[in-house]
This record gives sequence, C-alpha cells and structure tokens, in this order.
Amino acid sequence: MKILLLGSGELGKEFVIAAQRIGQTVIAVDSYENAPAMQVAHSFEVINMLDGEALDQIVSKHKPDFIVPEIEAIRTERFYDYEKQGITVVPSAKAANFTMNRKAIRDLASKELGLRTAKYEYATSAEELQKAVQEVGIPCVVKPLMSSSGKGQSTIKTESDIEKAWQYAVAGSRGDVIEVIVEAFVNFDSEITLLTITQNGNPTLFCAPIGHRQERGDYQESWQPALVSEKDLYEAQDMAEKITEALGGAGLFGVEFFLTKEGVYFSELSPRPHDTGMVTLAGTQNFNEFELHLRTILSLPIFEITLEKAGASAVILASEDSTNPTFTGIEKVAALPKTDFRIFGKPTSRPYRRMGVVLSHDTLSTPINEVTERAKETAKLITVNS
Ligand SMILES: Nc1ncnc2c1ncn2[C@@H]1O[C@H](COP(=O)(O)OP(=O)(O)OP(=O)(O)O)[C@@H](O)[C@H]1O
Ligand SMILES: NCC(=O)N[C@@H]1O[C@H](COP(=O)([O-])[O-])[C@@H](O)[C@H]1O
Ligand SMILES: [Mg+2]
Repeated sequence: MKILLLGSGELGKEFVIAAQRIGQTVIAVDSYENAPAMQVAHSFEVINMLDGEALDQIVSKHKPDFIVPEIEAIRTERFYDYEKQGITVVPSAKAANFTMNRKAIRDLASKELGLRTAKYEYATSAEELQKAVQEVGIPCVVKPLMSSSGKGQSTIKTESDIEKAWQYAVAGSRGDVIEVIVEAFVNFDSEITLLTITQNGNPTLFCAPIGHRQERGDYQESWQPALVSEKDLYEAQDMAEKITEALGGAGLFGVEFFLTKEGVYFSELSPRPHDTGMVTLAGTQNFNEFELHLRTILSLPIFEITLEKAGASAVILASEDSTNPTFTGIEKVAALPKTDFRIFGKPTSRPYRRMGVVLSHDTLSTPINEVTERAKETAKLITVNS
C-alpha cells in the first residue's frame, strides 16, 4: 500500500519505521527538508500543507491509498474531496478536519455530545477576549484555535494579563485563523491520555491510561500505566468512545482528560499517535502506538493489547537556536540498565524544541513514580549543543 504522510516529525518517523517493517511504501511530507520521518521514508515532498493547491498536486502525483495526517495545520477541508476520490483519509476526513480547529472539536464534544469540559468562550480580538474572560472567570487558559504543543497558549491570572495573552496567542497561531478559545482553568489532580483504537466494524480498544506532566503547554514526562480509579477510567473510556465514534473512521486516537475530585473532564484529542504515547516505545505494550495505528489503518486484526511493563518517557529539549545541533551525554544514558533513548534527527534546534526522548521501563510491580523519576533524571544527562 502507498501511504502519504502529512507531517514528518518524531511521531511520523516511528510510524514510518513501523510501516517499513511490514513492507508498506511511505511518502513523507513536511514544510522543511530532512524532517525526521523523511529520513526513513521511501521519498519525500516539501510543501506548505496549508496550501490546498500544493496538497492537490502531490495527491494527484502520488495517488496514495492512504493519507495519514501527522500534524494539525493542514488544509484539511480538501480531505473530504480526497475521500470522494476513493482515498482513505486516516482516521477520517471529518476527524482530521474537526481536530485541526479547537472550535469544531470543542463544540462537538460539549454541545453535541454533552461531554464535561471546562467552561469556554471564543474571541477574535483583544476586546472580545476581555468579555470572554469575564464570562469564564479568572484564572483561565487562552489558546489559538489552531496550534499544538502549547504554542501561543498562556494562563490569565489577573486582568492585566489579557492583552499580552492575546498578543502571544496571535504570534503562536499555526494556521491562518486569528481566533482564540478561552477556557476556565481546571484545577485537576492529574491528567491522562487514553489511547483509543477504533476499527471499522470491530469493538473499540483502549490502552492502559498514560499519565503526563506538562510545562508551557507541552509534555515533559509521560508514564504508563497511570493510576486511575475504576470509576474515572470508565467515565473516560465512555467519553472517548462517544467522541471517536462521532468522528468516524479507523485509527488510533490520543484522547486527553483532566481528572478532578468532581469527575473527569474531556480536554481535546489527536486523531493520530500522541506525543505522550511515545512511552509505548519503552516496550510497555505488545504493540506500540505507531504499530497500533498502522495495523488499524491496514485493517489488520489486533488480537489483543497487553500491558507488559511499567514505563516512562522524558523529553530532551534544546535550549538554543542552532543549524547543527549535537548531543553530549548519550554514552552515560546508554550505560544505564532498563533505559533507552531516541534522538529524532531534527536538522535544526530552537529553545524548547523537542529533540529526543529518554525511555525507562521496569516490572509492572515497580511503583510508576520511580520509573518516571528515573526517566526524568536520566534525560538531564543529555545536552543539546548548538
Ligand atoms: N482549561 C485548562 N485548565 C488547566 N490546564 C489546562 C487547560 N487547558 C490546557 N491546560 C494545560 O495545558 C496543556 C496543553 O493544553 P492542550 O492539550 O489544549 O494544548 P495543545 O497545544 O493542543 O497541546 P498538544 O498538541 O501537545 O496536545 C494541557 O495538557 C494541560 O496541562
Ligand atoms: N503535540 C504534537 C506533537 O508532539 N507533534 C509532533 O511534533 C512534530 C513537530 O515538531 P517541531 O515543532 O519540533 O517541528 C510533529 O511533526 C509531530 O511529530
Ligand atoms: Mg494536548
């Protein structure tokens, strides 16, 4: 089968490796050359994926069987047409299109499906943001409608933060829409990602919950299994099933939840492998999240998903701009037991850009915070140099 991968970062790279292992052909696409997934794909294309004509051109050039989006900032409106042409958009054109824009997915979750979410409003100017903040209350979180990994996201703690939150959101917006969502700050006890696998005609499958900690709206460590009460897990699974069913198609989704004393809040979801799900590269499951996504897309049966180990991932971040980033400390990490690492091969660095992850694992009876602490401390041994 021929797969057109739209987005070629670290998540795409692992997906391509999984696809290569079972003999699939992948064309990796991104906005810059030598992106991580391009390094392992059969061929590549460099285009602006928000440009519908450029997208149409490569789709007609390659005539893929599958289009697999790997990022959100794509002219996803075109996907409906590709579906009509007989190409399978993964997981579905609707899923990719709705999740590209926080408004579409949030209104679907809250208004149509009645899932519990933080109180929210939208704003298209600094003045509207003033009003929206009054509605949802302070503290609140402001995010561009189109962004990911926390880009353009900030928390308003006092009224004097409103103007700079607007400016920051506009500057961090990835797409071509200048609008923000303002969400009441949810004072959660913990947050989780529930990897949810929808299979056409077969029952939805769930992986063991993944816990994570975020800074600046971007994940720092993730661990599996996260300790979640049976009641909360049931609620989260029920919400994940409802929203993935409404989006349609087959594939792996990363559904994000906040766990609070008042119950579970739906936050957002990725219709594709999730960054926090990189913990599955530590061998926590019989299939990692990339293999599960691939199997589902190809309609290959997944007999069962088993939890094999306790695992954790901790990010390796750059601190400076560089066109030739190098790494030190790798041999120290390599010398440690029950530890592994991935360097993504991003050709350039910038402050806080994720360049790699450290992975640690242990027996299922090991306290998960120990495994996580180990990954976190180990990641500090690697430095990105410019
Ligand atoms: N309403 C909220 N209340 C409290 N914390 C929040 C809220 N919204 C977001 N956060 C925090 O910010 C993090 C990132 O938010 P969110 O997932 O919406 O951003 P994102 O840019 O889509 O990130 P990614 O693409 O990496 O998933 C959340 O995981 C959570 O830690
Ligand atoms: N939370 C979404 C996420 O983790 N996406 C992953 O990061 C890449 C972009 O990284 P970059 O900004 O360093 O190019 C994306 O291509 C994807 O693999
Ligand atoms: Mg998120």
